[in-house]
Amino acid sequence: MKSTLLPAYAPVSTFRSPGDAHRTTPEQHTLGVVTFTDGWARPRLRDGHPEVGLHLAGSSGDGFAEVWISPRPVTGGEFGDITYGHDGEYVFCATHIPETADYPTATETAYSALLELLTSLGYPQIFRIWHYMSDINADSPRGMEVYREFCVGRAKVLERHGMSHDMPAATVIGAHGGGIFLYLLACRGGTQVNIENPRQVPAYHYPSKYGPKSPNFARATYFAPDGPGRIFVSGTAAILGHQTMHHGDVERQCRLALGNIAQVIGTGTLSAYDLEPGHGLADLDQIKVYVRRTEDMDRVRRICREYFAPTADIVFLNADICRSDLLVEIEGIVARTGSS
Ligand SMILES: O=C(O)c1cccc(O)c1
Ligand SMILES: CC(=O)C(=O)O
Repeated sequence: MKSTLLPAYAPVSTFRSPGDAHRTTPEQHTLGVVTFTDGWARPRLRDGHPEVGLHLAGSSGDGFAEVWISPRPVTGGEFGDITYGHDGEYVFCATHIPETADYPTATETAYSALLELLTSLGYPQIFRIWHYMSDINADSPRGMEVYREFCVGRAKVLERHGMSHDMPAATVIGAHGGGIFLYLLACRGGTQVNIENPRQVPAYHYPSKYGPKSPNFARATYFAPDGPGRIFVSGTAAILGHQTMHHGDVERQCRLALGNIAQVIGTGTLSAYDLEPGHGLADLDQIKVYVRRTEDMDRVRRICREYFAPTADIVFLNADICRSDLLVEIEGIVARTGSS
């Protein structure tokens, strides 16, 4: 169903008010919608495209929707617990793992189904993935943190597929209820470079003190269809090497997280991947800033305003972070101009 009339395009998202999430025009179709409000809703098809609801907002007034748009008509579908929308070039998939006492097995099942679906639909290349989970820092009945149990299930599937070191930019962050929600973007093909931060140990080489199975994600993913590319920056925190820095100090953690992003998208790192020119924090858009303690929110907002463009889409969300000593985590997207 690939259209020959439209040139290759890079996937685009916007942040809107939830009430405005489903607005379309003849030129603008919806690939997928993620709402961040005061309740959760399992993925479903709505007006022919997937929608999933995450409980991340504190009150009904301050939610938003992340809307992935396409210039092409979108076909929606369902495969087991997965709801998806695809347009011939990209697919958006969302799935849900209800609260369970066995996250390793449930994660393994969900990841396996996703990989199976992507292969059968013909979009094998994942370039960005997000996970939101309730009780991320709580202990399971086996006495292991929920995040670590999730990592065990994910690692098993990826090992089986030989993909342990090939995963793209990711986010794993807390949600206020509902179990685990996972959504991703994948494509048929295109130039993809997974980028590491020279100041951080690759997550898949983290020592076992952080959990029996290392996380599988890249610090950022450069993705380009046929024209201008995007750099998807993972959820980034105050980690140097593999260690959490500045315990208890939200201001220094925030500045270090920002410094880590600046490092990943800057010329020094990108040139090592032949991806000049580099970028600065003012080039970041569709920014999500996750803050563990509500009392730190204003402080984090003030710091972020020093660095981000005033025109950028940016939201601040109260959420737990995958290590209990991390107070802030930040993700975003750089839209490159020109031919790369
Ligand atoms: O385990 C992950 O994939 C992950 C990725 C980014 C941030 C984070 O807290 C966790
Ligand atoms: C954020 C985080 O947990 C990591 O970079 O490993």
